[in-house]
This record gives sequence, structure tokens and C-alpha cells, in this order.
Amino acid sequence: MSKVSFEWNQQNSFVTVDEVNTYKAEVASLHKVLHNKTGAGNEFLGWLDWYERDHVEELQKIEKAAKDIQGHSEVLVVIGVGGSYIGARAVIETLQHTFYNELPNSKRKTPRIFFVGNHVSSTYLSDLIDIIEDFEVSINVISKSGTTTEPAIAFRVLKDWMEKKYGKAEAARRIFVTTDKEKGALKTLALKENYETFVVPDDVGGRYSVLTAVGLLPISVAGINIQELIDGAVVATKDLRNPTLLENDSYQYAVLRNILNKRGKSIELLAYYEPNLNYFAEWWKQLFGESEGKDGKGIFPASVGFSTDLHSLGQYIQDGHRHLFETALYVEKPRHDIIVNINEHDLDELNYLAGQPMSYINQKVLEGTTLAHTAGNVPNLKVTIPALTAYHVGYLIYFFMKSCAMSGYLLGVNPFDQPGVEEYKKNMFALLGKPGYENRLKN
Ligand SMILES: O=P(O)(O)OC[C@H]1O[C@H](O)[C@H](O)[C@@H](O)[C@@H]1O
Repeated sequence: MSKVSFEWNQQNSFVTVDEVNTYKAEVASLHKVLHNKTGAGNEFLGWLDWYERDHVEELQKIEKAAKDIQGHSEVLVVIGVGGSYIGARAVIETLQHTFYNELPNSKRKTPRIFFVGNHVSSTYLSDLIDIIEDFEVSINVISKSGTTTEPAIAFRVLKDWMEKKYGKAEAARRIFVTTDKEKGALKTLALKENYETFVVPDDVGGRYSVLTAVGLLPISVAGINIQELIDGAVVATKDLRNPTLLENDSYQYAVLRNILNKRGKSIELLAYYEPNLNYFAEWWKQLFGESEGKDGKGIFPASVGFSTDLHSLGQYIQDGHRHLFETALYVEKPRHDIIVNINEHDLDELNYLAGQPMSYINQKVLEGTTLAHTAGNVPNLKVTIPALTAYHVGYLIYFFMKSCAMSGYLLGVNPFDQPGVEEYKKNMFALLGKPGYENRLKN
């Protein structure tokens, strides 16, 4: 089976093999640091070989809960933010029908999935309640800490709404909690209310947790085969354990990023050509942004959807400030293809494309863009995905997580913490009058 692969060449990346190879020894040594778990953030390396361990029971428990939800619910509301939100959404949107929630019941056999608790918009929450009102609903509330404000507020409102709609006992049967195995407010509440619980492993940080219960329950409810996702991640775990730089795609990607960053290319654009990858790019942004953006360092991760953004941001990318490099996500085989038809009158002058599949045209968009952007001094890298299947997406997720760990270590930061995100929270708590924060804004 063909695999997810990272491709770069001197012509497009402006980096030579010799330059990459100067990192050979450092990468080999950081590989040991990573796998022997002796580096910064080593308490959060559970994901590194998580997939190879025996998770039969856990996956069965997730699949059973997903079946129950599918059986009695037309809607699943997923409450969470950051790593407790984006991963599940990324995988569902990547693998499911583009218009999944809009599909009529005859075409969508699994519940609609709505996400909330990832901001503090009252309009969104109230519109959500409006749209789910007449449906049978279940909730999966996800929070590793169990105390994050955004999901906590949404859950407080929706718990109340569920209890009014169903009564306490039936609401409890429809509320599924994913949190720490023993501590935190959500765990305490789950015990008190008798909610079914799923565990966020201690040694896996939020942004590395999509292929644990955090992402797998909503993904399974959406009808996606979670075993195939894990299978892909298992193969990636094996493939990307190779310490030799030029034989390890994830390490090459990490090195290329670091070389380009040192040359002042401080913004990376993840460019996707399938709209289904929109939320995958959001997941990738959290992964790299929170992992590397610290100590005054890091590449700012941004994303662009092509060809859409070629008609807006394309101008800047081609001609603006030269601090960009681009990594294309190329899907070799789309889920569906359409052949351009011939037209007798050819008023749109497209007959030269008649008989061609749209995927061929999309591929030429990518090739033309790569040529244009490299000519405009935007180095280009490429990740090829054979097809958007659960297996390949599982592989791709692991590829990026492994790259990110190595990339962070090469940069000299701890890729597994996120101290910076606490700042706004402390100010917000002080401004809201939360006890204990009274002195925060005094000077
Ligand atoms: O799962 P939770 O504890 O609710 O955390 C959810 C998210 O919020 C935090 O502020 C962090 O920035 C993220 O890394 C984390 O994924």
C-alpha cells in the first residue's frame, strides 16, 4: 500500500541534501532523548508508542458507547476546546461527507455532530440550542483538566437544558464525559451524576490526544472506523522510529523547518487543496503553534485553502513580505472524481479540458502554484497523502506529532508544555472577579 510521504527537493525548498545532513548527528542524538524519554516534557510522551499497546478493551468500550449514542440520538454535541476539540473535528471533517450535518437522514446513518465550548459566544450557544431542540441529543463533554472555562460554561448551560428536556436520569444516560482518570471538577461531577466516563491519559497532552478517547468517541459516533485510524498510527510509529535522518520523513520535515526558520522564514503556510482538510489544518496549527511558540522562538503556523485563497491571499504569498514558506498537503486520489464534459458551444472555452478528471486539474493547480511560489522565493515542501482514508489520516497524524516533537527539540524548546496560554486566563479571571485573582491587575 502506498504511504503518506514527505517530499522535498533542492529546487523547491532551496535546501540541499548536504545541508540537511549536517543535522544527522543531532537528530540521532535527539531521537535517543525522545525515545529514552529523557528530554524536556518527557512526562507527556505517552503518545509516542501508545498505538502499539493493547487498547482492545478501550476501543471496544468507545465503540459500544458510540453504538448506544447512534441508537438513541440524532445529534451528538461535543463540548471541548483546544486539544479536546480540534482533533475530533479535524478527523470527522477530513473523512466524512463534506456536507455531513446537512445530509438528509436517508443518506446519513449516524448522528449529526455539533461542536461547542470552544469560545464564549452566547449567540452560537443559543443558535445551537435552537437547532438541536427537536432532536434526540447526547453530549460528550471533553476536558483533560476538567476546569477550562469555555467548555465548563457550555456544559453548565447544556446540562441544565438536557435535564429539563429528559429529566435527570435520562440526561445522565446521554451525557458522556472524557477527562482525567481520577482528578478534576468534571471527574467529580461525573461520579456524582453517574455519567459514563472515558480517560484522557495522564502522559498525553491535549494536542497529542486526538487518537485517544478524546477524539475517538466523537469520531466513532460519526461512523468512522477508529481501528483503521489506529492501524495507520501503528504503522507510522514503526516507520518513523528510524533514527537515520535521510530515512525518516518526519525528521526530515523537522529539519527542513528549522533550516528555513533560521533563514528568516518564520511563517509556515500549510496549503491544502481539499476543503475537507480545513479543520485538519486547524489541528496542525495548534500542534505546532503551542509546541514551538515559546521562549521568543518558533515558526508561526498558518494555513491556506487552495485554490480559494489563491484568489485572495495569493497576492501576498507571491509578492509580499518574504518571511513565508509553504507545505502543501496533496491528496493523490480524491474520494470522488468528476470528468469535465464536452460542450457543443464552448462559450466558456473549457473544451480543451473535456474528458479530464477534476483531480487532474487540481493537481495542475498545485504544480502551477509550487512553480509560482518558489519563483517568488517561497520555499515549498510537500506531504503526499495517497487518499483521505482513516488509515492514512491515522498515519498522517502520527507523522506530524513525531515531526513536531523533533522540531521542537531541534529548536531548543519543550514541545509539550504551553505556559503562555495561562496569561489571558489570569487576566480574565481577575476582570471577572474570580476569588484569588484580586491582586492581578492592581498595578
Ligand atoms: O482539555 P482541557 O484541559 O479543557 O484543555 C483544553 C485546551 O485548553 C488549554 O488552554 C490549552 O491551551 C490547550 O492545550 C488545551 O488543549
